[in-house]
Amino acid sequence: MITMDDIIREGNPTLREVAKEVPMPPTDEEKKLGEEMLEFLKNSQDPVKAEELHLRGGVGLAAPQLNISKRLIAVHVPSNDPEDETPILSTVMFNPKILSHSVQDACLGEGEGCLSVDREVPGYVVRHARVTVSYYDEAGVKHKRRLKNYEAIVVQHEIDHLNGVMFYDHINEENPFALKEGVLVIE
Ligand SMILES: O=C(O)C[C@@H](Cc1ccccc1)[C@H](O)SCc1ccccc1
Ligand code: NI
Repeated sequence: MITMDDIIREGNPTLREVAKEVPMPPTDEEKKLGEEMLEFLKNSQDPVKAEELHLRGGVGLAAPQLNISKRLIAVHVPSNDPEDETPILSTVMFNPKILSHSVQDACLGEGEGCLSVDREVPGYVVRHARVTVSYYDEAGVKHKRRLKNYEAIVVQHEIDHLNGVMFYDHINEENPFALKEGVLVIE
């Protein structure tokens, strides 16, 4: 089972590498890794398990954060409605790729954090407001999916990890809260 001890922190060179494509179909070991990454996210969002296992809440995780330089991410984005058990997006993505994106940009009003960054880095992380991504599932079947709002931000954050990009690389150094006109602020 994955815990915080398995997650590498900024300064580890793996976080700055471009991760390698996973040959399709994934091996049993790669499939198991994906399942464990998704389980980590679900555990991290369960108050009892998160406390018991000392987990930071996470909605996404990329294999390089486990010191595994492979193009594999897991995302588990719960519904905004606390009554609704069905997550907005819960899946493992092998070789995810942004096929196209909106002209409009977006950012989270609260900024971003990262399980591999043990510090606050204030500022707007400007990303694409909407993206169309392709990815392979654990059976090696190719999918194409349009994403918007928070889930689009999460997937872009995770794909950045596959390319050695950290969220604060996107923050304007001169004015961390500078925003161009038309950028959608997601609260
Ligand atoms: O480090 C990671 O990749 C996991 C991040 C992903 C993420 C951060 C900010 C914005 C979008 C995605 C963690 O989920 S950060 C902790 C967190 C937990 C719940 C909600 C938002 C952020
Ligand atoms: Ni991160």
